Amino acid sequence: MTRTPVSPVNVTVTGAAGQIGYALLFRIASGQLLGADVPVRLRLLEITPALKAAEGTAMELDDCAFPLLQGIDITDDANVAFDGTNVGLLVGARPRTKGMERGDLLEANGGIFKPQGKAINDHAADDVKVLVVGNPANTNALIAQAAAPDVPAERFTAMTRLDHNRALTQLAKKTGSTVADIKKLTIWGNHSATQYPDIFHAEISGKNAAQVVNDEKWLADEFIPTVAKRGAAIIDARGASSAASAANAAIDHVHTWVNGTAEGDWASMGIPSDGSYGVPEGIISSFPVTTKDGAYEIVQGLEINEFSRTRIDASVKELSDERDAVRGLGLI
Ligand SMILES: NC(=O)c1ccc[n+]([C@@H]2O[C@H](COP(=O)([O-])OP(=O)(O)OC[C@H]3O[C@@H](n4cnc5c(N)ncnc54)[C@H](O)[C@@H]3O)[C@@H](O)[C@H]2O)c1
Ligand SMILES: O=C(O)C[C@H](O)C(=O)O
Repeated sequence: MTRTPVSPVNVTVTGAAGQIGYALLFRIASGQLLGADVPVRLRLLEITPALKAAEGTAMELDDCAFPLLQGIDITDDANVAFDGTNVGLLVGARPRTKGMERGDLLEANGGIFKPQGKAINDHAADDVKVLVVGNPANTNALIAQAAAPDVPAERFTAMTRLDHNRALTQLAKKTGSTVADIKKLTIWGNHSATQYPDIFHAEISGKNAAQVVNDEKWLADEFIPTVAKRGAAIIDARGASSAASAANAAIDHVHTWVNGTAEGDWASMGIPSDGSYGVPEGIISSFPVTTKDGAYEIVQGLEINEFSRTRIDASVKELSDERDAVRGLGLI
């Protein structure tokens, strides 16, 4: 039997020569992002001085002889990188350096994400899906989305899946369960130290996780800070920010978005708020979502207790402040 050739999916990765890029590209090319039967074409976007390093990574990708990899383009031009893109992974960002104020950081990233949003608007495929990984991820996603008025806003998402995965493991360790036993955990808010990992609706082997834990002090003083400050703890231990786990979370995020959540479970994604759960419309905040046929929906009807409300509101306030700051800078 002859199989009908499937046309390749164009996947653009920005910051391709960076740490996360190195941990991500091989997994995309091997089929872990979209599926073992989906051919991909990679577009690597880098700044001019890093093009040579990106070429080195591309040589290694060639040397893996991945059957699904149908081509690699390397460029420093966002208009070329996003031409016909179906999936955009926006990883490259301006890191915060010594003496830099938050406003400076937002402005520097605006200089990256605004033109990339415009390039997506002008050149990407109609079905484009965008995941922003580069920090501050939620507000960078907002900047890119605002620069792409012709693309449906919901196609711009920010990564909180790493936080979700971190929370799964911390909860599994505390309760002597495995991550596979845990369902319906939620990260709310910003990918920052204000994020709120919520176990009140989570289930461990079908039992309510908060009841299994039954220890609000652990929740407030250990679980939440451990998850929320894990990024800083990794930087402290490794001398560099998380890379393999971040790449893994990016793979999980897009795989879930494209292929659907399992029955009886949900995932956490940073998405433009529709006003659900009192989160102001338009900011890109993390919610519990189910996905099906390439689209996501916010899980509705969850009862939010006082403990959760205070924490969700604090993280959402930070996001509203970031939105106001980038608005003030004329970035959205
Ligand atoms: N959302 C999350 O959960 C999460 C987790 C870990 C890291 N991050 C963030 O991901 C980002 C990347 O991390 P990394 O460890 O790969 O950093 P890195 O410094 O190793 O790599 C970043 C790459 O981006 C490139 N770059 C910079 N500006 C660019 C532009 N305008 N266009 C294209 N490429 C550009 C740089 O040349 C560099 O190669 C950082 O902002 C980091 O804070 C987010
Ligand atoms: O790069 C960082 O600042 C940390 C990163 O966002 C992480 O959560 O590991």
